[in-house]
Amino acid sequence: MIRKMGVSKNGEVSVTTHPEYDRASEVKAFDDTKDGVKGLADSGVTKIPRIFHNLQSLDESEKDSASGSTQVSVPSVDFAGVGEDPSRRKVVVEKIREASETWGFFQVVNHGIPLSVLEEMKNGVRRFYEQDPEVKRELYTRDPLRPLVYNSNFDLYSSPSANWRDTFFCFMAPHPPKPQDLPSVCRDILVEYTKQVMKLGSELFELLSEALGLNPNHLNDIGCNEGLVVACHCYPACPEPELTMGATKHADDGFITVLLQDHIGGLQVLHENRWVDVSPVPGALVINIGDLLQLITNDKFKSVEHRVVANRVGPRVSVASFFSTSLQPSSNLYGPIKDLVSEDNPPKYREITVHDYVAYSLARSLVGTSPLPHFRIG
Ligand SMILES: O=C(O)CCC(=O)C(=O)O
Ligand SMILES: [Fe+2]
Repeated sequence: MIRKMGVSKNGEVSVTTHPEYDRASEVKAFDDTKDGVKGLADSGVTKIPRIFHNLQSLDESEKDSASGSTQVSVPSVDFAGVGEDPSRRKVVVEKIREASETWGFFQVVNHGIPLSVLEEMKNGVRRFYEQDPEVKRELYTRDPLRPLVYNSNFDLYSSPSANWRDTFFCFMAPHPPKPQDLPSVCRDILVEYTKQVMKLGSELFELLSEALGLNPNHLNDIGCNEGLVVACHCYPACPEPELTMGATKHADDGFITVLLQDHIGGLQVLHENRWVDVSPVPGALVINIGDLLQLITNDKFKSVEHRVVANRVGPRVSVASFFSTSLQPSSNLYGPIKDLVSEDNPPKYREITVHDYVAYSLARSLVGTSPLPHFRIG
């Protein structure tokens, strides 16, 4: 039996029991369909399979959910004029500093990526998932070394509950894939979007460097903008959204993430122990600080937990661009930046390669808490 204990508002203790089931074989059967969550949703299921039930997230939402009832919202920053007007730039740098220290998240408008590119990128993701199941099955894989990896739940076999989401991802930099390795329905836009996100990334790292009081080129010079993994998510409509999650709470392990989301919503960030909606803003991109940037800033900037709730409406699509060389071989060592530490603020972390950090982070995804403390000194 799997037991879950809950305490109701009037203090009564209740225990819900779930009959034992052979989870491993249900997981395997789902994976073997190679049709993902989208396949389940398209088949018209009215109840979600047990492998998606997430009792922990139910507890969490009872405890923390404040979305809707709270006035606070993720800071928004307007990049208009940031390259030309020094006084505008100062204002923007200050906003980014404040947001990176307190929220770990901010939304950017007037970031320079044309709206048409954002729209076409979302359409390209929709076209990918709308392809015939037979076409997609050919691309479905658990081999992380393929140039294009498409599957449902990268951690399907290790996580306690599956998320209501499918993903395809690709390592776009520093070694771009051959065009023929990208899906034909979104090949051109993936290449164009990557080009634009890489340019925006370099600008963000300049602004973040300035926000840290460093030379504007510092973060780019140490290679923060070198690697890019682009993950394209699909969150199909869910018939029982209260029983599962689109994405369970996590923090991103790279330097920063640039997220493009559609109009549906569902992303939430943990702020002062409450879940706050990251509401879709037309034309905006969501930027968040990852673990590695927290590490090299010696905890000045925060890598903050976030999640995506499941929704009756869908499919929702999003594109997460992670600035990280991820599991690609790397020899650069990253530790707290020398200029940011002092006698009063000694380094809190030891040095590590991106590869080793990401490998450790993936290996412990089961635990569900940040891998950062493992690299702390003392
Ligand atoms: O789809 C989203 O809104 C968020 C995705 C995300 O957090 C991630 O890919 O790490
Ligand atoms: Fe994330």
